[in-house]
Amino acid sequence: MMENIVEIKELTKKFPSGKLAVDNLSLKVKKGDILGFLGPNGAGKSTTINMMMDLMNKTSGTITLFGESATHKSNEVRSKIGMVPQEIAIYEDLTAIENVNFFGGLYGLRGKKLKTASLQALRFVALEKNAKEKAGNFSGGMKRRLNIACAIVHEPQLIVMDEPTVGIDPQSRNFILGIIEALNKRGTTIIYSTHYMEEVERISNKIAVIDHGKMIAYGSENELISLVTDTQKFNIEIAYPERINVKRIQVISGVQSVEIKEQVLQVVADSEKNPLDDILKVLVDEKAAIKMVTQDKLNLENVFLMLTGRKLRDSK
Ligand SMILES: Nc1ncnc2c1ncn2[C@@H]1O[C@H](COP(=O)(O)OP(=O)(O)OP(=O)(O)O)[C@@H](O)[C@H]1O
Repeated sequence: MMENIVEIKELTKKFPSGKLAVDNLSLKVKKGDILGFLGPNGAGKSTTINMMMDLMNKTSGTITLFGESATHKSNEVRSKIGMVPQEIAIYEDLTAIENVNFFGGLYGLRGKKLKTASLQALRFVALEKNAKEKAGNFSGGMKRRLNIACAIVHEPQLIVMDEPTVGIDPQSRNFILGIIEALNKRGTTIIYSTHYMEEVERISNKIAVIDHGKMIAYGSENELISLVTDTQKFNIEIAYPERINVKRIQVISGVQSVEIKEQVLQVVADSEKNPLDDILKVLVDEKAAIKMVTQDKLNLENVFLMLTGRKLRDSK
C-alpha cells in the first residue's frame, strides 16, 4: 500500500510580477498524518496548496497525489480528496443541507446515498439541527463548520485545509480542531495550513515550517526543537533541599549542570538522554520529598525565531 499520499518535489511558483512565492519546495505526507503547514502571512502556504489542488499553474516541480500527477488525476483520485479553502465557499441563500447536497452532487453522490452522506457530514460538524436554516444567517464559526461539512461529504481520504480558523471565536476554533482530530481518528490524512503555532502544537504529528516560499524545517515537534537546541531543563521542586548531595546528581549520564534555587533543583541535560529516572531515584533515596517536576520546553515560536531570526506572528 502506498505510504506517501502526497509527494511534492522541487515545487516553484514565480508570479508574472516576478514574485517568487514558492521556492524549490519538497514535501511528503504519509497516510494518517496531520501535517501542520506552518508559516507567517505571505509565506507561500496558499500558493502551495492551490498548486496542489490544481487551482493554479506551477512554474516548475512535480506534485503527486495518491500516486498520480496533481494536474492529470483520475476521477478516482479526485474523489479521495477534499479541500477547505481559506475563503468560505458556501451559498448563503441555500440552507445548510442544500449546500452539502450541492457539494456531494459534484462528487457524484445521488439519491439516498447523497441524503445519508449529507446528513452524516452535518452531524459531524454538529449542524444537523440547523440543516434547514439558511447559511447566510449562520455565525462565522457555523459557516466555517458548514464549509468543512461540504468538503467531507464524499468521505475523502485526504483533506487539505487552508487556514480554516481565521477570524472566528476561540470556542468555534476549539470545536473545529476537535473535528479535525475526529476525522484523523477515522483514518483521514490532513494537511492543515495555519500561522497559529498553538494549533499545530495541538493537532499535528508532523510539522512543515515555510517562510519566504522555502521549507525551513520539517519533522515532529520534538525533532524541530532538537534542531535549535541540544539541551533540556528539568525543574524539580522538593521540600528538603538541604538533604541533597548535588555531586550524586552531577555524575548521572547526560546531566550537564545542577543548581539548587530555594526549593527547586534545576537540572540541564542533553536532550538525547533521559536522566530523569536516575535523578528522581537519588532524590527519593535522600528523602528530599519531591513535590513537583516540570520541564522547560522551547515552543515552535522559539524554533521559528531561532531558525529565521523573526517572530512567527508579526513577520512580513
Ligand atoms: N497572484 C499573485 N501575484 C503576485 N504575488 C502573489 C499573488 N498571490 C500571492 N502572491 C504573493 O505570494 C506570496 C505568498 O502568498 P500566499 O498567499 O501563498 O501566502 P500564505 O502563506 O498563504 O499567507 P496568507 O496567510 O496571507 O494567505 C505573498 O508575498 C503574496 O503577496
